[in-house]
Amino acid sequence: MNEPLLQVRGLTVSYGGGSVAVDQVDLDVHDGEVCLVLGANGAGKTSLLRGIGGFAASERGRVRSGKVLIGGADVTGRPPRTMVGHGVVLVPEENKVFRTLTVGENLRAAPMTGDRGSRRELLDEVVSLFPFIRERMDLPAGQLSGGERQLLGIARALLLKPRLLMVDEASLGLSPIAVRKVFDSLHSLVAAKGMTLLIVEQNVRAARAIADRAHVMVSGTFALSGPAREVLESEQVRRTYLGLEV
Ligand SMILES: Nc1ncnc2c1ncn2[C@@H]1O[C@H](COP(=O)(O)OP(=O)(O)OP(=O)(O)O)[C@@H](O)[C@H]1O
Repeated sequence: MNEPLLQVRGLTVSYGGGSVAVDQVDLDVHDGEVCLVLGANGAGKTSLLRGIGGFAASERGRVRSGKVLIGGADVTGRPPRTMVGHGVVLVPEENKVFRTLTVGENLRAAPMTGDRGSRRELLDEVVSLFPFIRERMDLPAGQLSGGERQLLGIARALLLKPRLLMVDEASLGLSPIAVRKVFDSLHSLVAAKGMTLLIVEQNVRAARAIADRAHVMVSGTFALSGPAREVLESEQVRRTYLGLEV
């Protein structure tokens, strides 16, 4: 098998007082794969994405040890701007969009590269993926539904041309129908663009439709890893996340 697009080795992320949120995690994500990380509140999922994407410092945290490689290049601890240059883009759990700006302004505020023509072309391509955007260009993003805001956040991220798109809790606070819409869109992105996704998600039912590999995080480490179908059918996941008797 080819070298993974993302290789994480022994990654440890800690915050101010020394508390360790991510404890020596190893993770490989291959090109075109959808990798799911699930776990209870406080397990360290967001901190893992922050540690990979260069956002630990902005939360008064730090990558204490370990390595992050993208396409074989060591990018450990690099700031978000550099990570975007390497094709790593994070759609955060909250504040995905600017609520007081219009939908169009949100998209134009994305730090896109390239000349005017290529930026226009990319914007058209992204808008065509999410048809509701075209109809709502002049509406403040705060007036979109929760699901549409999630999709706008994902659309903004696509303008940065990610090789690896990391999405933190896409389903947070959404109704079941909105969750389905968001995950259908992610599914289409994977199919149409061969996108590589690393998603943190508590909604196991939604995520299992698109995940190839899954990791269950407990107290900063991966307690269970493997093909998504096996992990999501495991006793631990069925009992803890789906409330099913096994
Ligand atoms: N900015 C921060 N400063 C200090 N500690 C933090 C910070 N962010 C997270 N932590 C701590 O790190 C640990 C892991 O938190 P993290 O947000 O990564 O977990 P999570 O699995 O994403 O949780 P959730 O599902 O609730 O979002 C927790 O103990 C949390 O209190």
